[in-house]
Amino acid sequence: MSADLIIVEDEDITRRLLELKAKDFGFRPVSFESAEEALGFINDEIKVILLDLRLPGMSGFGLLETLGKEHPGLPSVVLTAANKAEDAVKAMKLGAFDYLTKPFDPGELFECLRMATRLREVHRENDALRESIATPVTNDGFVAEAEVSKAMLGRAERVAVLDSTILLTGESGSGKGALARHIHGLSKRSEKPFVTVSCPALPRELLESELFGHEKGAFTGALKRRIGKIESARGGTLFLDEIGDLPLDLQPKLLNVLQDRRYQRVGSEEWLDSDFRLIAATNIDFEEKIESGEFREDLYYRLSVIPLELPPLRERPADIPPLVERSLSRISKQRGGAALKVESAAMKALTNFRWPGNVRQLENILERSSAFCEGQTIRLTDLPPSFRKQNEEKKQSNLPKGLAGLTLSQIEAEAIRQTLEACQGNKSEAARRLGIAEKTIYNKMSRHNIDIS
Ligand SMILES: Nc1ncnc2c1ncn2[C@@H]1O[C@H](COP(=O)(O)OP(=O)(O)OP(=O)(O)O)[C@@H](O)[C@H]1O
Repeated sequence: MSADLIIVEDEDITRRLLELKAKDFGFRPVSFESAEEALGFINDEIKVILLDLRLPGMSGFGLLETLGKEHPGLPSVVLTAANKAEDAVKAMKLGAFDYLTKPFDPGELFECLRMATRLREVHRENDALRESIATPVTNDGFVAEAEVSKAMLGRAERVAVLDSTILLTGESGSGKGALARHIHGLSKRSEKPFVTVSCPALPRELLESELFGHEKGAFTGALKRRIGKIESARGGTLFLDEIGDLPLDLQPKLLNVLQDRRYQRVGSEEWLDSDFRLIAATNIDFEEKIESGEFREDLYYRLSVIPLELPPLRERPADIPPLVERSLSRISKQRGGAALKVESAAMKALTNFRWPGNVRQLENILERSSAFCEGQTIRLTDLPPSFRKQNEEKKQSNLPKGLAGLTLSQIEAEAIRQTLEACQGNKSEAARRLGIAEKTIYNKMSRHNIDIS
């Protein structure tokens, strides 16, 4: 069984006595004569260090200093022969949990070590909580008014209580993150952390250590051990956003954790157990990535145990009024002002809009418009000009009669513009939907002077 207490004491008899007593009090001790040896032994199982101040080589003070820098969450208790006030003050300043003097009372000493151990657990819980605060869990209602949203939410709520992996798909800003938090909030893991990792946000090496953690010295710049998000998510939910961007060589590592529930920190041989529910999200088409060899098919099947698709906002206009209401009430709360409203013409325009950026875009527009509107009511004229223009264009293009009088070239240009918008500027996807070659869309864009940047 691995040790959980390190004793650093150069006096043979005291060291052996401490070891015996530690076992009596339920600890699993390992002891060393020097600070250097103890430092070399520290691993994740160690919960507390008991040290003498007078040691050969590095002193107890040196050890405390190094622990503070390299293992900040690991508590230490000083046990020394000299009862000197200035030593006690110095040790505490260097981060010692307590300072006791010899001869020691075993009951008092080991109670103190137990309290220090509890401190380490609190540190870890704090780290995990900090992670979950960085991505707050909002259980104040996931809006689903449209029939298609209600059906999707119904499925999500049914599977929330199971522990299965969920794959959320949908355009950017359509609410994958919000839904993941909602599912977490309804799961049996809701009291534990909800931890998000955005796969494209970090370069490969950093992403690996972000997920799995690393040992000190695992790579240049790894100055101390770092706990990964898998560990921070212990007991809770890990939300992997934009999973399609997970680098190919990290995919087997993730697959391993999902299969065996075990993983290794970067630079460590030790296997650690994991305990998290995975929710992954993507706005790309996996088929293409699998076909091109950029995404492993076996990992895809592991991820999509329960697939849930979020429809784009333009396909569920009934969601728009309640989403507007929810956003405005958040904004007025943040600003500490009176309630904000939207006049009916503006609400109609918002409901008719195509929303290429989905709910995120809706929230941004409301934030901006409410900052400039007069009084507490957002009017049509408060919405951005580009938004109003597109809204009119949409109205026109929706009317079959509106096409009369347009040249074929204008209709073609409009079709390309709208398709590009629907595909968020992705030209190969737009070409696919229009049924033309990718090269052709570039030619046509240049001919019609279409600039979507
Ligand atoms: N159904 C909903 N109810 C309430 N709020 C929502 C809903 N859908 C989205 N939102 C809000 O819209 C914003 C964007 O949503 P979110 O970040 O979840 O989108 P996403 O699909 O994860 O985007 P991306 O793919 O870019 O990561 C967030 O502020 C989120 O809270």
